[in-house]
Formats: sequence, structure tokens, C-alpha cells
Amino acid sequence: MPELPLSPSSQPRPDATRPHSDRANVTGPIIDFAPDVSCLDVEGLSLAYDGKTALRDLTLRLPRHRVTAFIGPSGCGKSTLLRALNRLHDLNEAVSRQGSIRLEGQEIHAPEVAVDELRRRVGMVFQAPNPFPMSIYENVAFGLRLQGGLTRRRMNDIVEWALGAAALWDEVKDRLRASAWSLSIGQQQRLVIARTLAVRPEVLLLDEPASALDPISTLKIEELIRSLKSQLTVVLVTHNMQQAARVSDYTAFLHDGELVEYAPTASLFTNPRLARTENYITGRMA
Ligand SMILES: Nc1ncnc2c1ncn2[C@@H]1O[C@H](COP(=O)(O)OP(=O)(O)OP(=O)(O)O)[C@@H](O)[C@H]1O
Repeated sequence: MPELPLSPSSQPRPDATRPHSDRANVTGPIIDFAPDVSCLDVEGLSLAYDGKTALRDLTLRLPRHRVTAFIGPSGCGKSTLLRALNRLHDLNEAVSRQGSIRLEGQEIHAPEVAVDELRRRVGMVFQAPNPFPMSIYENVAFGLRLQGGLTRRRMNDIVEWALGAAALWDEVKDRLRASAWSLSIGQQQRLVIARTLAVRPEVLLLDEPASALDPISTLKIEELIRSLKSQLTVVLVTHNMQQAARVSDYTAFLHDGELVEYAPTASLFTNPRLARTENYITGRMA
């Protein structure tokens, strides 16, 4: 699929080079670009657990077929925001929410939206790989079987495609019937990504997908993230700022449940416009 052109406003602005002292009085949020085509639109999103605020009036647009990273200190609300994007909070009665989230223009909380279908369109991969206790093949075929209606040949094709897209096919093609648990942790995480890709999501949410992995597996996941954006929109939560800088096109910095700064990644890391962002990315804020 062809790459979308970046809008002129997505380039770093000249005044982003102003000295740090000028930034000190600005509290934000600063949103330093406007996506030409957004996939997910979050508007006025607030969320609380048992009345305790975790997200405060967040508004941001996530561009289609790009990688957007959420960064910020522990407890700032990154995972809470990510989970809101495919309604993972629905079953938590302690959660209250205000505001809207639109996927390709459609409100995801609208009564006519089927949550299962939403979660097919917006797939999620967690920090610890969670393959099902079945074979490598059956893990990837799992969602396809639930959907039904596929011939054996078509299912085989999709399983091969998904394992290939997750950069795992060459390593497992000769042992598809082996238990998923016989794979290394890094391979298990790529298997879980293949399982998610098999049902053809439009968005892939990744919650610290490489934090439990060794450096080589991490590199593979990062290469995979970069390759996937030609086919879908990726949203990545990471504590690893080098990783955000390596793989993402845009970065949103959250602090204390608020969106502080949201900009093209290169611009945010080289010329943060707010002191709070600079303090975090330079390690002066835990
Ligand atoms: N299930 C929950 N029940 C109650 N409070 C929660 C729950 N999940 C998160 N919180 C609280 O919401 C706030 C935001 O948490 P969240 O996990 O979204 O932050 P985070 O930025 O992803 O943190 P980390 O980087 O440590 O994973 C924190 O104060 C956290 O304690």
C-alpha cells in the first residue's frame, strides 16, 4: 500500500528552536501537527477508576498508516489511553468515561457498534506474550475459525501470510503443529502479533511489546513495527525513548493523565517545545 504524504504542518516549526527559557511558562498541550488523514480521533476523553482521574480531557488525532508512540512517566495514563481505544475498559465497573473516540469517523461507543468486531478492527498485543495452549498453526487460525466460512486452503494461505507479516514464517514453517509454548519468548510475541494480524485489523495497539524481550528479539519487533505501517495504523506504548525515536513517526508525551505535547517524533525529541517534555526526555523527570 502506498505511503501517505506528510502534511506541510507536520514538519518541525521554525519557532521550535526557541531557547529553553522561553518554553518554561507554557503549560500545553502543544499539538505540533495536523494529520491529513486520521484513523482514530480522540476528543475530550476523560477517564477515572473509582472516581480517581487517570485521563484528563485528552484530544488527539492518530494518523492512518503511521506509527504513533505514547511516552511518559509510570502512571501517567499511557496504557489506560491505549486500552480505551478498543474499549478494553468496558468490563471494569470501576471505570467512568467522558468524551468520544472515533474510528474512521464512527463513534466506537455508539450502541450499534459490536465490541467483538471493534476488537477485530483494533487489535491489541500486550507486554507479556500470551499464546494459547495449542499449536503454532492453531494460534494463528484461532480468530479465523471464529469468523468461519474459510476453506482449508484459504486458511492455510492466511496463516502463512500472517506468520510472514510477523517475520516468523521462516522460523516455524517446518513445525506448525508444534506447541506455541515451544517457541522462545521473542518468537511467542511475534506469534501473538501474527494471531492479531490474521483477522486483518486496521489498527494495532502495542503495549510495551518488547519490554520482556532480549535485544535481538526487540530489534525484530521494531523492524516488524516499521514494516507493518504500510498496511495498518500502529499505536505503541513504550518506556524506551530510543525505541520511540527509532520506530515512531509521531510521539505523544503524557504526564499526570494529560496530553502535554504531541509532535512528529524527530521534532519532539530534538526540539521539545515545553520544559516538561524536555525534562522527561532528558531524564530529569522520573
Ligand atoms: N485497573 C485499574 N484500577 C485502578 N486504577 C488503575 C487501574 N489501571 C491503572 N490505574 C491507575 O491509573 C493511572 C494510570 O495508569 P496507567 O497504567 O494507564 O499508566 P501508565 O502510564 O501506562 O503506567 P506504566 O508506564 O507504569 O505502565 C495510575 O494512577 C494507575 O494506578
